[in-house]
Amino acid sequence: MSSHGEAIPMIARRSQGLRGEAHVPGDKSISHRSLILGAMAVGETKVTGLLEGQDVLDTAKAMRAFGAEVEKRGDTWHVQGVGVGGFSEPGQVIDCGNSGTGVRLIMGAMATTPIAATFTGDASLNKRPMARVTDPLALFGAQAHGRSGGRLPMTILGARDPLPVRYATPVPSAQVKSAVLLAGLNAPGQTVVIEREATRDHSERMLTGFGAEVVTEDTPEGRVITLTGRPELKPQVIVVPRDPSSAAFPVCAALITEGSDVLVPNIGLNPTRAGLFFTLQEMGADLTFENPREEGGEPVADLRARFSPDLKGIEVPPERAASMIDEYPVLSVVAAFAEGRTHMPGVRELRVKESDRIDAMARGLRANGVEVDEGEDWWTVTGRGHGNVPGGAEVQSHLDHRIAMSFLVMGLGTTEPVWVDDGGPIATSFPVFEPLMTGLGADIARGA
Ligand SMILES: O=C(O)C1=C[C@@H](OP(=O)(O)O)[C@@H](O)[C@H](O)C1
Ligand SMILES: C=C(OP(=O)(O)O)C(=O)O
Repeated sequence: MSSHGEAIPMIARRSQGLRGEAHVPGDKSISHRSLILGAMAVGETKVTGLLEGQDVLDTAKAMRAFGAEVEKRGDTWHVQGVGVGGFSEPGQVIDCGNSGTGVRLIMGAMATTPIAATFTGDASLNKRPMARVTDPLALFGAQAHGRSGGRLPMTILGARDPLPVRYATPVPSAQVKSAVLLAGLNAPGQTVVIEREATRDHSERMLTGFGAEVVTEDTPEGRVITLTGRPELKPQVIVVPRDPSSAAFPVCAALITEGSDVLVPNIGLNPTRAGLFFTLQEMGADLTFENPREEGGEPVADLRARFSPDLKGIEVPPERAASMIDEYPVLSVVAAFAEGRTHMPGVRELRVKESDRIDAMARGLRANGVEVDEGEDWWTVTGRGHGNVPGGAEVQSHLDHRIAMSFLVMGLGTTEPVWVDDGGPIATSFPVFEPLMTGLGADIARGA
């Protein structure tokens, strides 16, 4: 079942010659942050290119519940912010749907204001760990009361007299880092986050853009980020770049589909997000970055991906994991079409996403004739080479958009079709996936 209705069974059949331009939607991480920081600024922030996926729409709804005005007029989203510390207590439960980013960042943003808020989500989100966020929020003085194991539904009581915090994140997570920085906004003095491995840095960049003082230093203990609390955030005009994590699907589809040549324009290539594309190039993908430039403080280029019949399995460096964490499911599909083994170590975090992504992909790949070995924090896909991947099985998407889209990409290159039990979750991050892919020539359809 989808989070918001009946299951949508889908099928992908072997396709040839994907061609054209793929205009993927706005970046999900930057979209959430535009709404949250806009709600914490004084005055009106204007956002174009916002991702209108369900995850982000749920964050927009949550910001309204905390007192900000959020509305779309024409192509522009207008956010009338209430200032740092200005959130009011919501009169309803905050339902973040399927979104880990939404719930964790909003918990951080409200945790240093003396209000209470109760958070919930769908069956996937309510299984995901929240202690990773509520532990550091407790150091500010916030209290969390949730289900056992630190699960949603959960009520957060914001700190009345917040203290600034110095916190080393125990897991590589931009959501944890961002929750601490957002909480630090309404604490006096300096809040410091230390991360051993650098994760996506959109919060740091955007906080600076909104006028907060954020200093990042790379030290032997890791990346140290220092935020000075109690700034007045200035409203911004934001043009959201297109999402590299969504671009991954048409790019990977082109690589494994004979005769393809696809251009994916205007993709954000922040180095903390672009790991997949370098990995694909190392595998021998015909993938080029055209017209590289900078837009809104983020590096951007047009990606051109062409059918690549001679892909090779590789060792993916574990230190690259954070910069491509959401792309491992679709990378494992490309690995199935490569010659040799692709080993992916250092990816324990994949087990606590919308689904256990190693388990979900391993089951579906095996059912479709591909050998997969796995341990707690690694997995290996033994590629069969182009033209030799059987397919022919139905897979479960487990309320996980990236699992659904990855297997629909797989079916474009397999001998037999691949069926997905529920494509409904795709709408959380990539609502136009189906028309965009069919517009390129992919044989993807609804129905069992
Ligand atoms: O901060 C963000 O916007 C995100 C961080 C990542 O999660 P983690 O912080 O849990 O790694 C990523 O998987 C998610 O899609 C978006
Ligand atoms: C992990 C993801 O999202 P979130 O954590 O926001 O649910 C994702 O989009 O792949």
